[in-house]
Amino acid sequence: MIANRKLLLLPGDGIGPEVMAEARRVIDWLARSGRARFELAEDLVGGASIEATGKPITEPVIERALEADAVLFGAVGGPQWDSQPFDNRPEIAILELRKRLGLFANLRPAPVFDALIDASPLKPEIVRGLDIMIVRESTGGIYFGEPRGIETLPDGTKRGINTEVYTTPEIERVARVAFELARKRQGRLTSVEKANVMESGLLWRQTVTALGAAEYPDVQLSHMYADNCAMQLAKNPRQFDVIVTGNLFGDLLSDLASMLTGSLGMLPSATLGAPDAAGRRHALYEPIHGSAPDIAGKGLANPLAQILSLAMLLRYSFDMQEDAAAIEAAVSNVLASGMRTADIEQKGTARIGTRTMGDAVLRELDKLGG
Ligand SMILES: NC(=O)C1=CN([C@@H]2O[C@H](COP(=O)(O)OP(=O)(O)OC[C@H]3O[C@@H](n4cnc5c(N)ncnc54)[C@H](O)[C@@H]3O)[C@@H](O)[C@H]2O)C=CC1
Ligand SMILES: CC(C)CC(=O)C(=O)O
Ligand SMILES: [Mg+2]
Repeated sequence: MIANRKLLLLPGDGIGPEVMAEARRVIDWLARSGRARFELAEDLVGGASIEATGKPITEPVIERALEADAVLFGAVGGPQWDSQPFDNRPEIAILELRKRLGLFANLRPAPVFDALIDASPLKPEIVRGLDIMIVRESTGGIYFGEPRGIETLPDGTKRGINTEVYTTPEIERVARVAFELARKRQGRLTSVEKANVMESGLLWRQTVTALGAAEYPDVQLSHMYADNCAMQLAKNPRQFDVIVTGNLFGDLLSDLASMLTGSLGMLPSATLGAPDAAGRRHALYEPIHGSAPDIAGKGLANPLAQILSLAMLLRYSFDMQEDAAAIEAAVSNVLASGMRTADIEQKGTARIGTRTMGDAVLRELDKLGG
């Protein structure tokens, strides 16, 4: 049994604490059933941290994240903080964590659960068995590039500036993660950018092509412009196995891919750094959705993306494959039994809230061997 590993929980804002509470119950189940006993700590990030400290994330919290064996993150942001100075918005917390922990590879799997085939807007024969993995670069690109800012020109006109920058090492390291994943899956990798109109995209394409030829000739590599990829995901998602792309396009394409699975409330993610000499690497796990202010405080949020993020944490940070599989199986069984939060509801199925969905997952886990 895994013991004494440090796990930092950062629930954040809006539905973040609501869905984290359900993941926390699964963590308690892991301890109760003798599978893993974590040294747990919880801290404030995002708007919650702004209220308490004036900052979206403080240095001690970053230190704790650096010391942790893994971080489970909820979501940050909300309209009450939209008028914050830009560099003090809640969203800075997640960008800062990714940057400071060196979490450059954001793995966003989009598997379709059989029971949710009807929740997808696409035809059943298109989504059945679908399992796409999007690898999104997450410490570079336009979210981090310089120069940035809003400046006022001499004539009073204002100019908003963001810059997309990628270097070859940044592209190579994330592409390597994607090639390795493709090798273990169906052996196909689609690299996505806008090489037709962006130099950073052209360099991305050249770098991925060279890496593929030199080190991964066994992986079938193709390239696609990001606008076409959005369309192809909606039209014919079965053509994709692993997609590797930059920060902005990965953000957009993964929200789009979530709808193939039925809901944004279903998709987990793992954001990984490079292993050090001892094989230890920083890692953060979070649902791909945000703080959902429109449903926050109502007990309606789907907690499954957060619970599946915990499963990814067990899989990638602690090599607890069986326990991760048990959580995924519990989720699958709950969905098969017809339990539905509002976001994945289909006609004639029961609509339940966050806590009831958490209860159902725990019941299934107990059945699977608590
Ligand atoms: N990693 C993070 O912390 C992220 C934070 N955000 C922030 O979250 C705030 C809200 O952003 P939005 O654009 O509204 O995106 P969002 O992802 O929070 O919500 C988009 C839509 O999906 C629904 N939704 C999201 N998660 C759900 C769940 N678990 N169950 C059921 N329905 C769910 C929401 O109700 C909403 O209608 C903003 O401040 C934004 O910056 C957005 C994305 C990621
Ligand atoms: C900084 C986040 C709010 C960006 C985002 O939407 C994401 O990482 O999915
Ligand atoms: Mg996003």
